Amino acid sequence: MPYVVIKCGGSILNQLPDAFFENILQIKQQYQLDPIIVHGGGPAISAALEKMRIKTRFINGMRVTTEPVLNVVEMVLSGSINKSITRKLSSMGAKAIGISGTDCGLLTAKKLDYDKLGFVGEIESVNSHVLQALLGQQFIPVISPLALSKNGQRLNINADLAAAAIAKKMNAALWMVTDVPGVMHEGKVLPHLTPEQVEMLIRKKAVTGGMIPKVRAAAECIQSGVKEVVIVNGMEENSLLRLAGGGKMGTKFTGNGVLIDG
Ligand SMILES: Nc1ncnc2c1ncn2[C@@H]1O[C@H](COP(=O)(O)OP(=O)(O)O)[C@@H](O)[C@H]1O
Ligand SMILES: CC(=O)N[C@@H](CCC(=O)OP(=O)(O)O)C(=O)O
Repeated sequence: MPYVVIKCGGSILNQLPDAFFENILQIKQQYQLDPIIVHGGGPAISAALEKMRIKTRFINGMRVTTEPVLNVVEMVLSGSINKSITRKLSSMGAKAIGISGTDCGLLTAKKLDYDKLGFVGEIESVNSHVLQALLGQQFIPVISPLALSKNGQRLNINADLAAAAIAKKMNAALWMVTDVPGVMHEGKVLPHLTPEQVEMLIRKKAVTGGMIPKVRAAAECIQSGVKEVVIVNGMEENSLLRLAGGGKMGTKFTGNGVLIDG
């Protein structure tokens, strides 16, 4: 069964209707696509930090992560958010299993730039055996984006980058579900983007904030041979079913200089 990594952004998680989660089950049953869920939770982390009066800030879409921030990141991502998605899918009859990237050596990472970002990591390895073992038993893995370094340090990973690394390793399609209908430019959704155009849009500041790691992760995936990377709005009706059926929606990433018709 081919795999699809579905990255659910924190921007939209709270608003996703039941139909979105039902779609996850349907793509498995009707389209024989094996889903791997990777979730974010940026806004929920920021809200929890605010409640605890811990200051937080972002550099190019990455949260500067001190030790106290890291504790809250893990609590929110691997705790409430991971469990609520897993519960929702389980209540619909799926064999959903929530795991952290730090479990079973699933994700290992090294510090990206400690002086600037603190405990933020970039993925070094994905343990595909763990995922294959779960998928082989018809489980739907629901993954929170934390990783361990070689010496056992927890690291905060941007969920887009975690999803991209998993898609690359599993040779899976990558669907990035967010709160906008795709990458916007001058008021319109760009139906296609190449890695070159991605860097140009970032330079022009047409792509900012959390969209920066998203488009960079998407471009890198395509350059590494991932066949399908799409950014879509999770609120569009049956977005996942339409993607599974080959429908055109959101922003699709393509290789440099490749002519595409869909
Ligand atoms: N060119 C762009 N097109 C669309 N969204 C953009 C663009 N530049 C910045 N953004 C912002 O990126 C946000 C999505 O990123 P983010 O909030 O990190 O989402 P998620 O939590 O789903 O990963 C959008 O809501 C929008 O505010
Ligand atoms: C390093 C870094 O920025 N980590 C993110 C992890 C969550 C995430 O990426 O959530 P979204 O998908 O909702 O943006 C953070 O701390 O917010």
